[in-house]
Amino acid sequence: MKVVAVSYLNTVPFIYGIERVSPLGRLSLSLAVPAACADILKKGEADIALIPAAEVLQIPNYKVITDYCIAAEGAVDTVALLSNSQILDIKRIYLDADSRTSVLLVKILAKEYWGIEPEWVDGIPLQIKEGEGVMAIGDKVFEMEKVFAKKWDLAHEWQQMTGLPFVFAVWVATTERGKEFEDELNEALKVGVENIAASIPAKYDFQKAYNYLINNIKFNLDEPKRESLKIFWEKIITPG
Ligand SMILES: C=C(O[C@@H]1C=C(C(=O)O)C=C[C@H]1O)C(=O)O
Repeated sequence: MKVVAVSYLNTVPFIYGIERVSPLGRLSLSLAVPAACADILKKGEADIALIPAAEVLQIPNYKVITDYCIAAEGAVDTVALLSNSQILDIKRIYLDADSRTSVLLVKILAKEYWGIEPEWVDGIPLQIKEGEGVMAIGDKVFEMEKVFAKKWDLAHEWQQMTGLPFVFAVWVATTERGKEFEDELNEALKVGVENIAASIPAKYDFQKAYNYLINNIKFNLDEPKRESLKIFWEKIITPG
């Protein structure tokens, strides 16, 4: 069975769990940026995927499985609007092509929370001018944020607006896998989430990665997160 998951630091506990406790010994795992994970699942090239929350409704016969997700309760740190201008002065926002969910999230926040109507441009350019901002996700934010005076953490802003956590990605299956399989996948993910320190690959600054995975990323898909997901889906189906 083919599984595809997001290739960022925030999924390393899941990867660790799946690699050690591959459910029923029959999962083969590959990694991709969030936008590509959704495309791979849509094309039927994977059976199960960790996909951006915004893409779930577009997957035929989708079923959200497992008790796990990529979410934040307050600041997430790696999903941000970066700029050198004040929020009300931002007239153009560039959008990270790796993202599906955060592209919609930043548009909701612009309209409903910040009250701005910028021009939206796909892709991140090399240089950002006054009056412009860039929405970026994933590990690259750790580097990009150093050169901007301002950072709006999109999960923090969502929490300010709704009082809820924000769910960035969930596990989705396209065909019924049965309870036994789902229980085993849950168990594998649980092993990862309970062994965060061991799951961090050597290429990362350990302390920074550990703090991020413990403090910023929340892995349990609990009731407030399911509620938040419903609200986000309603907003993207009927914008405004
Ligand atoms: C929190 C993050 O969430 C990611 C952001 C996504 C998106 O914007 O579409 C999708 C999946 C998540 O892995 C991150 O990568 O920093």
